[in-house]
Amino acid sequence: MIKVAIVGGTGYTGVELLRLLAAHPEVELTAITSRALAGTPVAELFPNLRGHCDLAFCEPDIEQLGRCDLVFFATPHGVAQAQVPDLLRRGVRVIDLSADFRIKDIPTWEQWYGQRHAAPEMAAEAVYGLPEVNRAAIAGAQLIACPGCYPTSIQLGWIPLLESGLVDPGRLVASAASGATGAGRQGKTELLFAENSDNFRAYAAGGHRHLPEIEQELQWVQPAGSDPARVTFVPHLLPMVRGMHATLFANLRKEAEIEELQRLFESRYTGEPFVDVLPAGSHPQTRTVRGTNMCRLAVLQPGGRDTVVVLSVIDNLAKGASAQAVQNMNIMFGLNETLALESPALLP
Ligand SMILES: NC(=O)C1=CN([C@@H]2O[C@H](COP(=O)(O)OP(=O)(O)OC[C@H]3O[C@@H](n4cnc5c(N)ncnc54)[C@H](OP(=O)(O)O)[C@@H]3O)[C@@H](O)[C@H]2O)C=CC1
Ligand SMILES: CC(=O)N[C@@H](CCC(=O)OP(=O)(O)O)C(=O)O
Repeated sequence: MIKVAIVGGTGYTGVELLRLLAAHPEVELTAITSRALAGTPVAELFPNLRGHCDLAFCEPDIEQLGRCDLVFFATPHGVAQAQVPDLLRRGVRVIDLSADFRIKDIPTWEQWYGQRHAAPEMAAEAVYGLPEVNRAAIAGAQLIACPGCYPTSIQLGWIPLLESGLVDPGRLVASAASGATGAGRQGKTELLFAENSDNFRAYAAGGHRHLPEIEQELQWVQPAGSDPARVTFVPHLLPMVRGMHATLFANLRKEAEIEELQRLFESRYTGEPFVDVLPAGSHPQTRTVRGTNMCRLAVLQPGGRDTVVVLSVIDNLAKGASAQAVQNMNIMFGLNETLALESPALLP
């Protein structure tokens, strides 16, 4: 059994991790931390876990964490970077759901996250946990930087087009929308039911911190010598709990038929357990991936043969965070990659 701890067990990604790990046949949960609720039974805060988790929240304690095989950080940006070096020295492997180790260029990270980085040397060591690109490196990694939710949905939609060099990388446009759990389990006026329900709006259109992550990772998959991927990204807040929908626009370098583009996507993702390429022209729905690690994609050509639109849906808390973290864990520990992630979405 893999001895696992979660730092930050009271947030939305924390409780989603708990739901998945409590049902994982190879995992023994040993510690779930919360400074505010230390001593409170986990099932008291999250009654869906009654009968599945009999631990109480505890204070983060480096000695206790250091006795685990794996620690997940489901904490705000800036927390993991202060503790990860010590854990790695103790031989503990770490999967960080925050953005602390995603950006390789530290000045860029500090500019977008507005704080000094406490462990810049670790960012170079961390493996970006997108299995569809980095599976082999993930298997041997000590430290995983789990991708953000928008970056996951956007990268999976554009990777086949950028790898093959078919699109103009300098003029990519992403319009994406997230359920309100994407903002975490915290009291913010704009997340109140009365503000967010029956409403739809963009936010951070002047610059969202996921932009440098998206561009960095897209540039990795481009053929050598390409102009770097440049993205216009506008996020939106959806009046729903979970789910993310990205509409991705690109211009083709030369005209192509939709059948050719469809074949490209199908062949790129053949064998990928968590990417489902729908028939060309489909309209993927967020509810078909709710609570699952699946990304469903569709390729369309509404603007003529020199353009392409990709629609990409994920669950922001699942493939966008906690389920993708479990997928990474399965790969790191040599388990079946789909273990504890097989259930289909709940419909209706
Ligand atoms: N929500 C989403 O859809 C996604 C979130 N993420 C990222 O995952 C991380 C967690 O997100 P989310 O679950 O939404 O966050 P929340 O804000 O809902 O929860 C944060 C958790 O971290 C704990 N925590 C806060 N500060 C510290 C600290 N200094 N030391 C130890 N524990 C701390 C809190 O417990 P306590 O204060 O009691 O210790 C709480 O359990 C964030 O970095 C977020 O950006 C990534 C992808 C998607
Ligand atoms: C709806 C909403 O507010 N979403 C969050 C994204 C959450 C997320 O993915 O967090 P990371 O920064 O760890 O990737 C936002 O836009 O800030």
